[in-house]
Amino acid sequence: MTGAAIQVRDLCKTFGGGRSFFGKAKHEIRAVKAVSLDVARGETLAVVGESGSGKSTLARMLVGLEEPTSGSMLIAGRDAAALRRSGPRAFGKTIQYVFQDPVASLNPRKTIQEILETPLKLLCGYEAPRRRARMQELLHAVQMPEDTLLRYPHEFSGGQAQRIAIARALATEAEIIVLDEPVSALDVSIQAQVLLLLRDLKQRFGLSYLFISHDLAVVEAISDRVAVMYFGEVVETAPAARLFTDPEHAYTRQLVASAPRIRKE
Ligand SMILES: Nc1ncnc2c1ncn2[C@@H]1O[C@H](COP(=O)(O)OP(=O)(O)OP(=O)(O)O)[C@@H](O)[C@H]1O
Repeated sequence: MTGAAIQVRDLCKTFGGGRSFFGKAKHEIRAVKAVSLDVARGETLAVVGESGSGKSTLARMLVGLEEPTSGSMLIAGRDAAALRRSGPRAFGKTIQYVFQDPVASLNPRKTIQEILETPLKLLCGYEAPRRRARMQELLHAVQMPEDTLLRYPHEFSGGQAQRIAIARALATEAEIIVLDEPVSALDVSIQAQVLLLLRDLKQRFGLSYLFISHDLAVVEAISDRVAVMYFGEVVETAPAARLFTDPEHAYTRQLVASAPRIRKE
């Protein structure tokens, strides 16, 4: 992969607008307003901001779950829409995602083996012996025992389920991972373990992360750079160390000042 992992330019997403069947104007929500940002290869860019600032909409556009209203997105140097059109394999082997609620993101009727096998079969085209070997590698990477494969999602704690969701995201060897609040549903001690795991995986597999969070303590622990979103706009982007000690934008200052666990010297 050459160039940036993710390059977003003037990205906009508007929900609603237009007129209803009866001619009434529909309320328009500009969820993402001309956002531009880059995630360098091997970098963790955190996107922070309060609820409703447009973080998830940005993440959902990147992974193809939401269509942008305008603007451009390059993923591994390729236009995101063109990459999606070239088929689920090309897209799924380039970018993957991990969402907030690990248990809800794993199909309750499927065993972990079935869950992990799906991308290996459909996106990688692996035959059974190779799938089995790869599933073992994946479980090992996320520090889960082998008997995990025979069990169902509800049998795991939130932290364990998130490890499994991370293993699924790694299955296709995509090097770009979008993580939308991946630890917010977990207890603080479990959060720390999952953040350590994510850092370890990034090093081992040369991953790039776009990491969405509203929690500055989490962001400080994981990110190289931070983009701050406020009402759909990126108001400040800075290296993590600088953002926490010397925030520039008034909103960032307010955010840092209101985060109890952050160094503010
Ligand atoms: N499918 C949708 N239809 C209409 N409005 C939407 C839709 N998705 C998001 N929005 C609106 O877009 C705005 C941004 O929402 P978004 O979920 O991206 O913010 P967020 O920063 O991720 O917040 P949260 O952390 O609460 O998820 C909000 O006003 C939200 O209500």
